[in-house]
Amino acid sequence: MERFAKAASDLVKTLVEILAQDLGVQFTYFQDNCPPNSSYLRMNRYPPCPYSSSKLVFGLIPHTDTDFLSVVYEDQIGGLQLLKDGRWFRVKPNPEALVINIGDLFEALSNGVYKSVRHQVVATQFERFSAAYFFCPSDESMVESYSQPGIYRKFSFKEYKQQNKKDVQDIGEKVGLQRFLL
Ligand SMILES: O=C(O)CCC(=O)C(=O)O
Ligand SMILES: [Fe+2]
Repeated sequence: MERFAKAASDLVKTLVEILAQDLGVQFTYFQDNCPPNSSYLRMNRYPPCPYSSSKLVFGLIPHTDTDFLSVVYEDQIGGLQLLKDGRWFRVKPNPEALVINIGDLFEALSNGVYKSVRHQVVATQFERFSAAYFFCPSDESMVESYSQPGIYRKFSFKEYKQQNKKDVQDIGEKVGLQRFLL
């Protein structure tokens, strides 16, 4: 786990720098706002589901990730799907590849240029494992678009997480960036 987290962390730092190159984001933004202890690793286990051949059963309900960027390492079972142009597409497992998801914070930072991808995991009759590394800023970090006019208002990561938590409690789901539209 430690080796994977270190490799994912090194990779993600390179990726965010490349992706942010033309966004006008301050040169040291990620260094200044993303200390090692604000990112985390989630180990997912999806139990086998005997009903999954006749019914759609979620291992993970449709969601976007609450971070800048996620690095997902999955086994060969499959089940991850992503939403594109209103349709769900299966992500074919590739032992030679990692899955990189744009998260909500990168969408806000890029003023909607990069889209936080909606994804879900559908259960199958086989047990499945994945590991996801979530690259996040510290709670007090401010997230805002560096191009104007911004489509989302400026917010702190803490405020963003609190709003999501409140929405889940009040209406049963995360509303996400929509809440911060100007
Ligand atoms: O298990 C997967 O392939 C995706 C996991 C995921 O989307 C998450 O943990 O947020
Ligand atoms: Fe996710």
